[in-house]
Amino acid sequence: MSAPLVEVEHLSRHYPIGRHDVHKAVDDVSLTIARGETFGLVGESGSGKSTLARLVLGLDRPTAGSVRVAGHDLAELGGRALRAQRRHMQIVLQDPVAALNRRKTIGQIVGLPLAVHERIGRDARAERVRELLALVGLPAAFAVRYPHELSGGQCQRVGIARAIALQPDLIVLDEAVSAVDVSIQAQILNLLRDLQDRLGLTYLFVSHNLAVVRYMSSTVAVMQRGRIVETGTRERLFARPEHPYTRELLAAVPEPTPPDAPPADQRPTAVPAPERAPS
Ligand SMILES: Nc1ncnc2c1ncn2[C@@H]1O[C@H](COP(=O)(O)OP(=O)(O)OP(=O)(O)O)[C@@H](O)[C@H]1O
Repeated sequence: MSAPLVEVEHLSRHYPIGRHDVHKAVDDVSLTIARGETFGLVGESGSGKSTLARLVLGLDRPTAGSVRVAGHDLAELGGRALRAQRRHMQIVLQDPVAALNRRKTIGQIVGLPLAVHERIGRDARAERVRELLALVGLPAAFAVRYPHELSGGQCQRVGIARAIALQPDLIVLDEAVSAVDVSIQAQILNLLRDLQDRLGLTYLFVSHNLAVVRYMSSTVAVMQRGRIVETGTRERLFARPEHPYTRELLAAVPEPTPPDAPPADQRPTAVPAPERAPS
């Protein structure tokens, strides 16, 4: 078995409160994420999911513990090496419209990581942008449009195209479909799974929504007040939750699976090419 892509050991991020107290946003968390898997991180609002995700991406420094990505301890990487490592780790955020610069065209937004990190000419970049838009199911003509001309779901596709532009190893999806219209959430989730199969991506899938975590993840960790209280395979965790908090979360969800989600063993291998621009 190959080495895990992400290894988190005894990771903590404590914030001082006044002079004598601390808020333990992340507290002694350990986990490993295998290459090519989707690791789901679930928990109620404020449980520390986003803080943990930022630590994994090296966007925040831990108070204690370590994060290794592809064998590199992020704390030991200097400025340039950390920036080089970061291109292999991308994030897709919750609000797809706010995440895009409204003054830039879609082509400029998707092409920006290429312009910054890769020395390729303008024509080659435009071609690559067209390929990336096609990969996320958007027509090439969208390259000259602006974010406000697109729907929320289309903007999220643009965010995903930008995230895959540099062929990253790891993508953190932080509530990536939570702000998208419920009717098109499944389309975006299926697109993400299709891209994972095609590009060999590893996902850290952060959500408060148990149904989408169940649909997406091979391994699931449950977070409560900064700690991971239970980790397991998706099948085990949903069939036989061990921790009282996991049981409480499951009991609070009347319908754990989206109605149009196929069973785990019938994962769609590809998202059908849309005949018109998808929403
Ligand atoms: N910079 C900060 N200073 C102080 N406290 C913080 C800071 N960032 C986060 N916190 C606190 O840490 C806790 C965890 O926040 P975090 O955003 O990681 O939770 P979350 O599970 O992602 O929640 P949500 O789903 O609402 O975003 C919260 O109580 C939050 O108020």
